[in-house]
Amino acid sequence: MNYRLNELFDQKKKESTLAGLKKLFRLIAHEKRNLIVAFIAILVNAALNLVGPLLIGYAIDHYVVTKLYHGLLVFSGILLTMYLAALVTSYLQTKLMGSVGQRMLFTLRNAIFTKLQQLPVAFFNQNKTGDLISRVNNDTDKLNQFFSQSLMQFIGSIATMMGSGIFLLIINYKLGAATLVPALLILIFTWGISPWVKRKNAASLRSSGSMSAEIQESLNNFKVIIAFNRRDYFKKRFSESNTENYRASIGAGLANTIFLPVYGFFSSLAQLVVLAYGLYLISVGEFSIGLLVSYLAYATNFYNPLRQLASLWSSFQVAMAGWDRISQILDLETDLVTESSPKETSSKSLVEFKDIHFAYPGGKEILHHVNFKLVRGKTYALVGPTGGGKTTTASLMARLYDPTQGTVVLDGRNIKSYTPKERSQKIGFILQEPFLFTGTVKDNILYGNDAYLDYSPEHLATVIHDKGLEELLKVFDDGLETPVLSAGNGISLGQRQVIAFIRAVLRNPDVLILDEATANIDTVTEQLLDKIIKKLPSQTTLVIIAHRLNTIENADEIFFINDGEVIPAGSFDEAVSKLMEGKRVS
Ligand SMILES: Nc1ncnc2c1ncn2[C@@H]1O[C@H](COP(=O)(O)OP(=O)(O)OP(=O)(O)O)[C@@H](O)[C@H]1O
Repeated sequence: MNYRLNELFDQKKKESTLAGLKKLFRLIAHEKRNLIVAFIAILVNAALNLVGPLLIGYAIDHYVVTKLYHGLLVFSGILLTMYLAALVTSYLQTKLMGSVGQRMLFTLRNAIFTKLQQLPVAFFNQNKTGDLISRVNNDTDKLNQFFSQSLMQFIGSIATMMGSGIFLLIINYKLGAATLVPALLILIFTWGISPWVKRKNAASLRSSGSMSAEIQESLNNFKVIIAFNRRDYFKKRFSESNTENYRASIGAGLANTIFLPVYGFFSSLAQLVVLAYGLYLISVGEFSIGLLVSYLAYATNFYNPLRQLASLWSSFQVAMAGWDRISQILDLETDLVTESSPKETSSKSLVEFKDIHFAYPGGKEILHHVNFKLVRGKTYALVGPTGGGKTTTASLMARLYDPTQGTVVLDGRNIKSYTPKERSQKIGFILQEPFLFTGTVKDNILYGNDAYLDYSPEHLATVIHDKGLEELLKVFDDGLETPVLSAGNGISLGQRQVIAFIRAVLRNPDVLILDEATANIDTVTEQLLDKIIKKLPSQTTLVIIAHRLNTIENADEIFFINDGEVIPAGSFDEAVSKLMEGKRVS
């Protein structure tokens, strides 16, 4: 299955903004109450601001022109009360929306992270980590910025505009219609260029995702870069992606600011229309000065929010472009679904490969017609040339991928019928480069071993002692409390493998897969590992992937894996004698 987000984005029919918004609101449906209260607050605020000019116009015509200053004072009092009420409603909506935005950010990041954890290994093979980080961090923040800072302003501006428009038409429909014509032109202009603006913003987010991927790659490989003196190469690559990001950002910046001068021009045009046409109407006796003052205020009230809408509209476009990138992840479905009906199969083996074929997405077939069985309690070794398919075979045993054809049977059931939790309890996989995270050795050992999380230090020490793991901890200066720096960078590869080993052994898996697990460990520690392996429950099946002969001497059965075929070669002695006989087995 193709999981390349950037390709999927190009192929997929673009979703309409409305459909995107509906999906977003479904995700934050629990905020409905807060959104409604904020919405009402902003409408009240707009209404209060709208009545102001009408009252001022009325006061001019009835109290200023007639010099009834007492009434003017009363009117000033009313206006002040209204403006105070407007302040309260504005504060209320800002406070509410600020927290809605933060909670939305939290919900979105959680949703993406949960989705990322459900997606198969193939997804991570096909996408760059830096780009994914950028989606989780930057794109969600763009949405948050819009929601917490702009959404209600957006609604408020629209409400003020519509209210002012209505007042303009009611006070004098001819003058009103003339004033609103420039707004119609603005609307047509905005409608026309919005898709372009959104495209520019999407390109900018995408290029900042690529740049973040570039940074992540060179930070991950900084040792290799320094050792091979490839600084210039990476500098050039970074400079290219930085330039692209710069160009895309300039494009997005231009797209986002193009509204402002255009809106400014049309709003000035509208003021001019009001003044010229209004003065003409006064001269022919169809209009009063007070009304013209109100009118000018309403025209300002109409066009000012419109100008504000220009910048809000671009931040809306940025947010929607970010949301598109987020929903691309949320829409993905893993193809490694758990099948609902666990059909029992006739297999008595612990693991069985039944006519397995496998190809990586978009690649050629790596395994063809593979059939073999692993029984409980035996030790198997997978050997063969580099790139022959050993790790791939082991990955299929742990269901990191599904075969393109055939069935992997685990303990009498199709492996697809196990939930990820059940599967990881049955299978312990020590990868060539074990994954560690910042914390202590203990944190890393307990990762994936939830059963031991509540154990007291003494209780945990007993478990470690019983399993014979105590000696192994001596490779760390401070034992369980030894700090592990980011991604295990502060400790040696051998130590990392020891942690992964302890982590896997503590789980008591039915199948323990060791992929080159002892390649970086000294002979003494390796002998220790051997001793611990021998102490594993007798029913544990071991699958060892190794290049070195001494690590496979004790295997009950050896499989040669080469050119997509898995050939059983019997025990170590049998395999060696076959070799001696000159049989070609690899
Ligand atoms: N994630 C992947 N995507 C595409 N092709 C892959 C991927 N991983 C491995 N391959 C290809 O599959 C083939 C088998 O690789 P695999 O890692 O299983 O070999 P191996 O026998 O374990 O090799 P080694 O001894 O070097 O670890 C190789 O040709 C490799 O290029």
